[in-house]
Amino acid sequence: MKMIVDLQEYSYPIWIEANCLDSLSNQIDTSRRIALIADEGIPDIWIQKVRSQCPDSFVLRFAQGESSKCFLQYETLLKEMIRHDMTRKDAIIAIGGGVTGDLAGFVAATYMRGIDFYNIPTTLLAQVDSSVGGKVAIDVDEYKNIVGAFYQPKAVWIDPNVLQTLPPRQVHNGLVEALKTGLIQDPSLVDLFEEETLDLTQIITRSIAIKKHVVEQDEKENGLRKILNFGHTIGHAIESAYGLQSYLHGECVAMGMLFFIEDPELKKRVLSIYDRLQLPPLPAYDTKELMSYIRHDKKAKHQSVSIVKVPRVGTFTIEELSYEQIEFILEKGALA
Ligand SMILES: O=C(O)C(=O)C[C@@H](O)[C@H](O)[C@H](O)COP(=O)(O)O
Repeated sequence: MKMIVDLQEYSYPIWIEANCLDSLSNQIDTSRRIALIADEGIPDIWIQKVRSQCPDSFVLRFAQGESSKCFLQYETLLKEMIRHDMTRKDAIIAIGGGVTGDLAGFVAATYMRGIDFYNIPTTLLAQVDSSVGGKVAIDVDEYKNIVGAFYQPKAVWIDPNVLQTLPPRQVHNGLVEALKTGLIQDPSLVDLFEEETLDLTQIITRSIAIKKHVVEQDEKENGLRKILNFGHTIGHAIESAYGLQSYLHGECVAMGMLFFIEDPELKKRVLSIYDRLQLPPLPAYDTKELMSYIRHDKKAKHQSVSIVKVPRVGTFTIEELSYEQIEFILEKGALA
């Protein structure tokens, strides 16, 4: 299946189907010099599949994990781009999860003021969410995605086959972002989490269709796109305070969503989905510490932050809450 993200001159195709990586060279110009950027955890088989279609390519690997989304790694990759004489007409293909897409995308956005960027997400989290929409960034210290850009890829290939080599914890981590999408926009996507077997291809396709629609309405997050950040204000704060080494991004978003699901019956449903996905419980947290990160949320103003709430499944409200109100919510706890 092919979807087009319609952003006028920045429009691009997303292919979602098994073995779509095999026909890359029919879809883009692979005769250019191409930097394939991947972390050390990506099985060679996926890199080779792409490399065999790009005769003038080279591979840049970096250490797995969120800590690679930093200035040092960003600089190292830029220097490699210079060392390989990459020109403005050349391109980057990211092969990996959210960290790889964010990092390689930010390199592409800034090298020579921007070169073509293609994304091959290999984690479920990247396939259902982060590979589409053009958010690219690095972290500074514990501040997540604090330096970045909106820089749309030129094409995205989502091959569900690559998930075969993904550990179950990573699959569950990605499912949280799809559940988030269902909670804010699509009750039937939430229902899929209660089926006897989880149909990943359907979950990916529905999540991406919604993400595409939201990004088309509001590419730069001036309004509607804020809903995709449901769960992220407290989630990012937990990730910054406790998570970069112990929790995965989706696990923290799951914790963050609980504070703003308003319907108690829906919260119960979501908690039993969390059990099924074996998500970790919310750690004992220090409200003041979380608040210090929340003040740096990208939806924050000097005294308040835009918060996404879910009153009923598939619906949302966006409310401006003062820091005092958020502190009060944190004091009460997620299950209040
Ligand atoms: O694409 C978006 O917009 C999102 O907010 C998707 C989020 O799930 C994603 O984690 C994103 O990278 C977080 O964005 P940020 O702006 O809070 O850094």
